[in-house]
Amino acid sequence: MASEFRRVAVIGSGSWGTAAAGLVARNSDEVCVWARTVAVADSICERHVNPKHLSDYVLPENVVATDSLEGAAAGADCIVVAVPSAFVRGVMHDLAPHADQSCPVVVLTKGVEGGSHKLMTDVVADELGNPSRVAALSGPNHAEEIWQGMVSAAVVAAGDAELALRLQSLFHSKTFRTYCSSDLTGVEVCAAAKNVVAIACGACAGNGMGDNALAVVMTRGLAEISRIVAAVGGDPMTCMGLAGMGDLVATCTSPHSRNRSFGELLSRGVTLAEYEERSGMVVEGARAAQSIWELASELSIETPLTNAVHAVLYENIGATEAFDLLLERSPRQEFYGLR
Ligand SMILES: NC(=O)c1ccc[n+]([C@@H]2O[C@H](COP(=O)([O-])OP(=O)(O)OC[C@H]3O[C@@H](n4cnc5c(N)ncnc54)[C@H](O)[C@@H]3O)[C@@H](O)[C@H]2O)c1
Ligand SMILES: O=P(O)(O)OC[C@H](O)CO
Repeated sequence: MASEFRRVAVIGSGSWGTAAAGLVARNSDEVCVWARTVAVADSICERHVNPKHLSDYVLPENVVATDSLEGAAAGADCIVVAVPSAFVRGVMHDLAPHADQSCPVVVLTKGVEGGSHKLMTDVVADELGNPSRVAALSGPNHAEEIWQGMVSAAVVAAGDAELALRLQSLFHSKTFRTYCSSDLTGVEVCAAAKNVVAIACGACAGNGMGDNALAVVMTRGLAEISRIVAAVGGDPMTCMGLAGMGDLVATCTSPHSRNRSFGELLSRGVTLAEYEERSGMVVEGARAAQSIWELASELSIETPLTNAVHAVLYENIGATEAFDLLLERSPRQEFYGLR
């Protein structure tokens, strides 16, 4: 499926930026990846390999790279944002003077900004301007499978339906099916919040809990995510889709998930800093556990799982104690409203 986009800038050369560059290279003429280091940029230009992430993946010939944001943005008619949430504002701030104001931007980052509690597309729009051209893509998309052409699907969400369609054609292929949504808020909340639930699932598994318990955490996690989506103005039906249930299941069950595997190691005493240092990868759910916990407190949304993960990560409470507190909650209706 060819798209209208001829030169795409992919900002970020982690696992997802690398795999996404390969996806959009199928439907555009040239893809330029922005990498933070010259070594990564040079390797992609010379060997079409990212030596830090997915190093078995030989990228298509039409993927090049640079360590210059100006160079990446030059001539780009679409920008794909794939840096971890903690760095989105800073990187977008530096990109702003070089990015065309009318150029569509699609955000792959999953998170909620600490302090402001803004969704990633809002952070990007703050820095780059022209919010109506900013969209998000999300779904059950482990980069480790995507680069190998294994089947997956995602949803492109934008307030402007025509923009979603244009971006759908940039990503869509037989093995990477792409659907459209107008619920940008719902898609982005699901993307960020499922990572917190995945940490809880990993911690349950690490504590020796069984499959029934993991299914309970996922299901009650989805109910929790629906309450957050509704409270911030999204459509709870989005939680039934690829960005919601789809990504929740993939992240809570996959050995590729950093959030799930961090949760497992957390229950054995490994710290966030140790995990990220060893893996060289980000655990977005650990940041989201803080920002979503703050958001939920501010809006009085009931988020017991997020609270439990927050307590273990930031309040010095042991995982076993946090689980006990969850199990001691009083019984209630399965669905007791969206607030
Ligand atoms: N990996 C996946 O399968 C996947 C799939 C879908 C969405 N995502 C989302 O994509 C986003 C990026 O994740 P990833 O998996 O590509 O990253 P990653 O964990 O593979 O790598 C972390 C990246 O962060 C970069 N980084 C470190 N410090 C930085 C800084 N100061 N400024 C900019 N970048 C810096 C590193 O260079 C590295 O490339 C996250 O929000 C993640 O949730 C990831
Ligand atoms: O490896 P994780 O846990 O960051 O999850 C990656 C993606 O969000 C899966 O869709």
